Amino acid sequence: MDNNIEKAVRVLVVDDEPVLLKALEALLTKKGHQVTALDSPITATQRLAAEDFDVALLDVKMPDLSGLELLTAVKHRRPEVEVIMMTGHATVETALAAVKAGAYDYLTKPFDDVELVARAVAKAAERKALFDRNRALETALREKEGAPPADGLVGNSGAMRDVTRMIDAVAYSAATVLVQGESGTGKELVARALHAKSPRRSQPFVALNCGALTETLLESELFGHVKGAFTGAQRDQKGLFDAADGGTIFLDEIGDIPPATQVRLLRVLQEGEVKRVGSAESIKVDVRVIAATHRDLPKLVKAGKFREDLFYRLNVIAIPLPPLRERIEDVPLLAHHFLRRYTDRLAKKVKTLSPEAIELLCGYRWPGNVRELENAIERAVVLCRGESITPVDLPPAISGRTAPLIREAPAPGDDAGWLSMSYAAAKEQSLRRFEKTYVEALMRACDNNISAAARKAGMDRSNFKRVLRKYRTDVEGDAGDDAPEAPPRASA
Ligand SMILES: Nc1ncnc2c1ncn2[C@@H]1O[C@H](COP(=O)(O)OP(=O)(O)OP(=O)(O)O)[C@@H](O)[C@H]1O
Repeated sequence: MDNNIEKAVRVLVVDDEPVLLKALEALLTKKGHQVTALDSPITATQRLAAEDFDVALLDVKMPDLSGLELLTAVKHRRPEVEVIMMTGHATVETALAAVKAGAYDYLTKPFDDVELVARAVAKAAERKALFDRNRALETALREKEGAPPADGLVGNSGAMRDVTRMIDAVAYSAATVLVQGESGTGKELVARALHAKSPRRSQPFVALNCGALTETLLESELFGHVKGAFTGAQRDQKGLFDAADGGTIFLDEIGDIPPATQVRLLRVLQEGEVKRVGSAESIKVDVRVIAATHRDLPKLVKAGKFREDLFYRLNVIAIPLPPLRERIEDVPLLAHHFLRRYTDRLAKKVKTLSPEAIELLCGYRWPGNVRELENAIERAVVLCRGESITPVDLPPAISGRTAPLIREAPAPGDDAGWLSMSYAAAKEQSLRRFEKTYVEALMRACDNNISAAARKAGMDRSNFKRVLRKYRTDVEGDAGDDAPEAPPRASA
């Protein structure tokens, strides 16, 4: 970060009075700020989706969307933006409502002295700069220490950076979040990160796998029950919504909840109240709901298996988590992260992963996603006898001893096939296809004589063998003649 370069403060001004809007734009531009002046709150929400701002100056009374509604939208999308409300009808109620909804300050119109506005913007900008500086320092410190990010989410792919950005942007709001991704992609980790970065972090985080329980048990777990509500209910019991009061509840496998429970959950989301099973009494709760599923909820809605109204209530903010095969560039980072975790935990002296092992990990399809990678590294750390994890320490499915590696690269004209992959995955697969075709052709031309093929390729014999081993299982691991590979070491 270069502290000598002062960035212009990005100010968003929204007011439907054209004269005042122009005047504020001129004043703030003169102060050196980068000003976006808009007369429509709807346009403002669209701009907020695409652009970063430091300070927003919003009129309270506007057509289409009130300033307070716009304030909520700003905080929802970009909680770090400092908001100043401008009100022509300064009542304590409006001011209080604005501050409660997250405004930093409010000003009363008409302004006797416009410099007052400039000073308020400068103060808000200072606060925002402090926030930015703290965040940058935290990140720099973590990077220097080589530690994973505070939220525990490892990954530097574009997809994971989008996820982290999204978490940062929405953690502060209490809006419901739906995390969608295959099993093992890290949905629970995202939910925990959202909680850890939210103002609720000191309150409980409660998780429940909704797919694992029968309807009666699920309802009783979620909402609690009173004595006699069903057979076996021998006393009153609080539910998880009660237990999570003030905090966050994480509902995993939300697509699996039965229709009756969907109705009850919808009521909790709409009214912020729970009724224990068997009781007519409503209990107020303040709980942020994060739901997750590996299923296609819109499809379930279409099939009439999931309530549309509940889907919209849950899907206020959607965080899609791509499968690991679509962010292969995260594999080495994750592998090293788990290597550190398990060498510490298992007190082993394994220091690193060999380039061959990394290559195999990057070529695998990871149907079980990050969880499968974590298990593979744990197993490899247990099996490893030296300081470096090599292909023999990896499960056969990954080392290629029993199963094919990642799917073939799509054919040249297969646009849909190419576009289903990230740039890194597409590049990786094209390279593999090229390597495979090349070494196979070379081996055919050289009657399977590795030394001759290596010479023809202009490669060192052991390097050539390293490449060849990726595509042939009959090539031995060490220097020697061209005899077939010795049987693999026994694996756990
Ligand atoms: N980006 C990541 N960085 C570090 N660890 C990760 C990451 N993603 C997942 N993990 C780890 O992988 C394992 C599986 O993650 P998690 O339980 O969050 O997945 P999930 O999507 O909720 O799975 P399921 O749908 O099967 O419940 C956990 O041990 C988690 O810590």
